[in-house]
Amino acid sequence: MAAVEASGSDGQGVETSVTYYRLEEVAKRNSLKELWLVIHGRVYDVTRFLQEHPGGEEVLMEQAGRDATESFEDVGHSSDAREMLKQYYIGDVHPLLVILDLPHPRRHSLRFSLSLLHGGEQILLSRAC
Ligand code: HEM
Repeated sequence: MAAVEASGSDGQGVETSVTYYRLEEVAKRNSLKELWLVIHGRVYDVTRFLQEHPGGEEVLMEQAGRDATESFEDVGHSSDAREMLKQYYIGDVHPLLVILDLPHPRRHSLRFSLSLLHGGEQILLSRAC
C-alpha cells in the first residue's frame, strides 16, 4: 500500500486532509528521477528542487529516500529555507505506519495516546495486506 488519505477537522471547523506515507514508500524514491526525503516527520518531494538547492545536489542525493532531519538541522538552515519546505511538502509519515516497518520486538515497547490509536485503527483497517 502506497499511502493513506485521512481527513478531519483542524479544531476550528475547517476540514483538513493529509496523505500518510510509509517509510518503505519514501525509501523507493531515492534517485534523480524521483527524490523524496523526510524532515521532522513530513515527506518532501524535492525532485524539482535538486538543481536549485544552494547547498548542491549531492547532499540531497545522500539523504534520498531517508529521514534527513538531522542533516537538515545540522546545517542550520535559515528561516527562508524552512519556508521553502512548504513548496515540496506532499504528506506525513504516520507514527503507526512507521511501527509497521519496525522489527516485531520493538513494536511492543512503544506507547501511544488513545486518540492516536483511534486514528491508527482506521488506517490499519484500510490496509491492503
Ligand atoms: C527541502 C529541503 C531543503 C531545502 C528547502 C533547503 C534549502 C536550502 C537553502 C535555501 C540554503 C541556503 C542557505 C539558507 O538559506 O539556509 C541551503 C543551503 C544548504 N543546504 Fe539545504 N535545503 C534542504 C535540504 C538540505 C539537506 C537534507 C541537506 C543535507 C545535508 C542540506 C544541506 C545544505 C548545505 C550543506 C547548504 C550550504 C550551507 C552553506 O553554504 O552555508 N540541505 N539549503
